[in-house]
Amino acid sequence: MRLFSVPNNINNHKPKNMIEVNEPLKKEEVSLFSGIEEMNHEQVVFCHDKATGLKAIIAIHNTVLGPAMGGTRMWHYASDREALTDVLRLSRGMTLKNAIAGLNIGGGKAVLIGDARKLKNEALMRRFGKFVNSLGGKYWTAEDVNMSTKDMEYVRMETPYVTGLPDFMGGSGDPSPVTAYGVYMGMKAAAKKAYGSEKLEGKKILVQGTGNVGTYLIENLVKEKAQVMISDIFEDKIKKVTDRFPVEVVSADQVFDANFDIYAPCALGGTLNDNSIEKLNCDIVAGGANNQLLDENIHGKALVNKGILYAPDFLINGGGITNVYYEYEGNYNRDRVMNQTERIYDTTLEVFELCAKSGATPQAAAIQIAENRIAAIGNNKLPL
Ligand SMILES: NC(=O)c1ccc[n+]([C@@H]2O[C@H](COP(=O)([O-])OP(=O)(O)OC[C@H]3O[C@@H](n4cnc5c(N)ncnc54)[C@H](O)[C@@H]3O)[C@@H](O)[C@H]2O)c1
Repeated sequence: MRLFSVPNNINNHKPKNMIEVNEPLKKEEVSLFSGIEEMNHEQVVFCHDKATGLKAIIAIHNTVLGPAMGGTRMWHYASDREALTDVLRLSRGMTLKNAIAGLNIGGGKAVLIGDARKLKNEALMRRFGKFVNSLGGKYWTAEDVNMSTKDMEYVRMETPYVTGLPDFMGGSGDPSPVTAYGVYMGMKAAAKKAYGSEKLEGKKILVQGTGNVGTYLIENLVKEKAQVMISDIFEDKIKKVTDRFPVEVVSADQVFDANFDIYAPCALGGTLNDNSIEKLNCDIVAGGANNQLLDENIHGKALVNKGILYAPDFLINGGGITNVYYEYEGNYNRDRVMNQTERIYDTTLEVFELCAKSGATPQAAAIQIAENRIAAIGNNKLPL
């Protein structure tokens, strides 16, 4: 699938007078639906509240397996269009992630537009919670970038359709340690395939993004005596890690000039693109970030051509959604969650096996497994 790309001229459209209302739609207007049609979304909701400054988009991609579930991200997007593209790509990723993880939920995601450090507060999160509530359980939320369990507490004040709540509220807590554990398992599987051993001791591993997932991943890697390199755009985030772990710091704009064995993207998506892949000099890519491949076909193949083994993001970062899924089901059990997350190791090896047999890229092979499950379960529904 070619992923929806953002037109540069989206702001050029000038309002016209009434006589032109019945004219065919202008290119810019048609393109509003192009990503939705291309990725086959069910529903996209734009949310606005002047008092709190809330601007949010909730995207429900697919509910064949169950209600759409996926976290909320807050980011200072360069444009509303960029936010739309992000939420469309992220929600489709959730459909694939939830399907390959064997969960009975569909895919959705929400983005809040704005600088979390300046705009995020109780009123904004509660207003967002009201919008989630208005969907009547078709979309369930949780944490993603720039969200904490405290934020989910605020959302819970307005709606029951939220997970990733703190322990004291009967929730499963922050999902990111479980996400990081799954990424660690996927990375070990990739090491097994690339080096013949799952051991990461002595491997140079660059973790890009030292937020929640990145930091827990670093903890696992340091424990195994890997040589960890880190990068982030915020000094305070870097300091939190250097205060705790023996790591080498690489500046954010030097990541692809550095030398390492394994690249672990744990920030935002799209870091695997024409420019970065040309420079990238490593054996494995395995990280927690969603939508690492800017274009899943072109860049999935480009990695294969460079001899770099890619562990598909939506497969190996499924630990966190598994964690909140059991909270949603109402029978949360940490051991069960960790056991299920550990199985990411086996599934990742299965994906590599499939690639060896079919010649597909890891991304394409993982998508095939996820889509086969959705099709099989979708066809299995009994008529009323
Ligand atoms: N939290 C989860 O359980 C979970 C689950 C699945 C996937 N993910 C994905 O993992 C990634 C990280 O999520 P998180 O919860 O750790 O978010 P977070 O907000 O805690 O951390 C993200 C970090 O990335 C840094 N960053 C942003 N742009 C950067 C850049 N260009 N270079 C270096 N660092 C940069 C930020 O400063 C921040 O420290 C996201 O893509 C998210 O969608 C998270």
